[in-house]
Amino acid sequence: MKKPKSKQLRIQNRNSEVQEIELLNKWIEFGKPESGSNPLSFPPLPAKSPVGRIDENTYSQYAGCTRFQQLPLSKNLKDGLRQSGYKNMTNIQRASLPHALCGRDILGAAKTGSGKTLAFIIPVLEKLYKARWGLEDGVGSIIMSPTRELADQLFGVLKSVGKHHGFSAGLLIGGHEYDEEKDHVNRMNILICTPGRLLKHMDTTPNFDCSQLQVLVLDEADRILDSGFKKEVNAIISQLPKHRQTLLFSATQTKSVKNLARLSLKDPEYIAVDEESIAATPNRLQQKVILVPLDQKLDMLWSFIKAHLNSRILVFLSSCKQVRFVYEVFKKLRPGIPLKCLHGRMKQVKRMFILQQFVEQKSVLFSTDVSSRGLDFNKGVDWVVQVDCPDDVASYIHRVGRTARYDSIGRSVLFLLPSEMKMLEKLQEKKIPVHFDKPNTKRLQSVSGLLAALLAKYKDLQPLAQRAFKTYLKSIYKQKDKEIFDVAKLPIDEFSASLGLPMTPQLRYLNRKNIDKNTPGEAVLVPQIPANKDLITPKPSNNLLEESEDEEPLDLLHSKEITDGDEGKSIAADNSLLTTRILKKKKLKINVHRPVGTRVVFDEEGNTLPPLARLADISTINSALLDKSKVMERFAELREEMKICDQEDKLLDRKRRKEKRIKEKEKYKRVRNEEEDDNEDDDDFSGSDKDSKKVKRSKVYFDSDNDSDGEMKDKVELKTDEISLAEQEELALKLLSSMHS
Ligand SMILES: Nc1ncnc2c1ncn2[C@@H]1O[C@H](COP(=O)(O)OP(=O)(O)OP(=O)(O)O)[C@@H](O)[C@H]1O
Repeated sequence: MKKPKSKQLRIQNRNSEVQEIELLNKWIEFGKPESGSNPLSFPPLPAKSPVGRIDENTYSQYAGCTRFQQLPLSKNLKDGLRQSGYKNMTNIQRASLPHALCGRDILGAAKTGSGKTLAFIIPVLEKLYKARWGLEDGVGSIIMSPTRELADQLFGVLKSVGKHHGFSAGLLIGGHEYDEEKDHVNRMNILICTPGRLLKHMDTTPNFDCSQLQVLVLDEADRILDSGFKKEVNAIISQLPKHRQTLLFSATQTKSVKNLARLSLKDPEYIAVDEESIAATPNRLQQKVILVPLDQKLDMLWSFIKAHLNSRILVFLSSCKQVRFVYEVFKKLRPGIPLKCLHGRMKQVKRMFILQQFVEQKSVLFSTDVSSRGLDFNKGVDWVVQVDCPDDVASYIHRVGRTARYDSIGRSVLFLLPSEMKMLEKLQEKKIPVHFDKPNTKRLQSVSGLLAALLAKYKDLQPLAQRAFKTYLKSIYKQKDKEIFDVAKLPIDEFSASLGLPMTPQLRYLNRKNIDKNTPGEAVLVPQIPANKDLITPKPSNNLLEESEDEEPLDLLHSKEITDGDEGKSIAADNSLLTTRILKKKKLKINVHRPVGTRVVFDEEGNTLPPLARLADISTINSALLDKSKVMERFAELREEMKICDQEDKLLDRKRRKEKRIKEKEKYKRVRNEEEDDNEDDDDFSGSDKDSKKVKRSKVYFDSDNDSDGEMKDKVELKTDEISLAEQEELALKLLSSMHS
């Protein structure tokens, strides 16, 4: 807002603000929707009907309206919304704004990408505007987000739609200069923050005061209220005034949100616009689930990326270490599309930079759940690929929600291990329309051999692989939902080999004998896939990814779909096809480290070699091939060899042609001699004709080295004419001299 130039102008401005606020308050009071009502069910306001005050005591209805301009909002905000390109409201905005503008607490749930951000930013701005909040009033609103990136995004939206208001706003997130924030934080009206950083200011910044807080917002409320932030959030809430408006939003509401509502919300409006909806995820989102054995996950991911080089792909993995490892090795293998990675251990500036790059450029972003919530990549994500199974259904919904936002389309694919098939049932129970698919294995490229070669060549990759291996198994081991996550069912040696590790790292917490003892009568599923499987060739078809004739060969994921009706049956059938077997305790005791179905290799002295020793040998060979300078050297050598061969070939060719020419000359000579012999025998032949014939023959003779028959012929004929002319001239001279004498 521009600074008033004079005292008079300031007074004018203040008066018009006061009048506007008075009008807004009366308008809001007049059209207040019933508590508990759903404004979406109200008849929409006709497009051309008057907006605002109609006569002395009558105002237009706003509950049920469909456009922002029909809401009782300040002119500054309406301008901000219009200039930011927002005209029509989304369902969550239509349903929640009429209640929120009346000052009610809201517990809102709507699908991902449905516009929840404006549903809380608008009431925040309007509440402070109507309270005539100024710089000297301090913190009027706190908006909390579980991640720094989301906080930064919310800050962007606030700046955009609130640019005509005169509020000061601050972004308090980890990774920013704390001391700088400390100096300004007391002068901020609206704070957008992560819980940890806010608490730090509450605890350590002198005079930091939130006692006048008007509105508290928790975006991704279920996440902020779950155990991860419990301590911080409890401490923060205990320092906030009870008399305030509270807005909680998320795509997934959990009981913990409702608990908080019981504790500190005042008659909250429960707004769940998609409760009646058939699906809990956006309608324009195509979702697939494919069954991928643990040791084929990276093969599948690599093949997927290679098949979608012109897409923006967001790949979710379970830990920072997984992300780092996959990013580093795939980068070395150069898939032909830019790769990026994002995880919580990175510096904040870099995190922001990477997100910005991902928005600008079609690329693959390997990420942990740090980017699973709230982020809105404005150019759209084409694919969300969940390589590691999400913790629960809510986490699945948020991850896939990074695509198909607002009115755009999107696609997602979830890799499930045979032991994680329960997740599919849970998704279906929660009204998530997933299609269980068989991937097209025609284009499945195995990369584990290449990874082994890379690990042998780049020594720093090996610890990365080991850490990725350990953290993945640990994450499975620590998961609460044991119906889905069971580390005992994982083919650990094959998994280790698939990461390119020559030996399976030891895990203290994972005593495989105990696993076997603790699960009497239960099957320990170990796919019969040799640890030292072929380096590049796809897996033999005796696995569960067997493909059918009518599969689309081009797209790895466009294989035959299984319809809803026969889904259950087909999954069961696939499970029965699973190349697994029950390991007997006895066998495990003999050699727990050797997967069934692998070859035992002996050295020259007859000692058994570890199962992956052969792979290590192959990797050394491959590592040489992968050395760029060696490859270039070899190319130069080959080029030299080819040059020499080429010269030899040319010489040989020249020699052959010379021999051929000589042979031809001899042949013509022979023919001419024969003809001359014939002519001498012929008595009827005239002298001139004889000469001419001789010349013509000579022409033929020389022609073997000459290109033009005609040329030579002309020359010869000219010679004949010259002789007769000389004779004639001689005769003429003789005649003249005789006349003179
Ligand atoms: N009324 C609107 N008109 C046009 N676009 C809108 C409107 N409301 C929101 N959007 C756009 O929709 C996209 C998603 O909005 P937003 O990020 O608020 O969704 P969300 O519901 O908070 O998603 P999530 O649950 O993932 O956090 C954004 O790009 C936003 O600009």
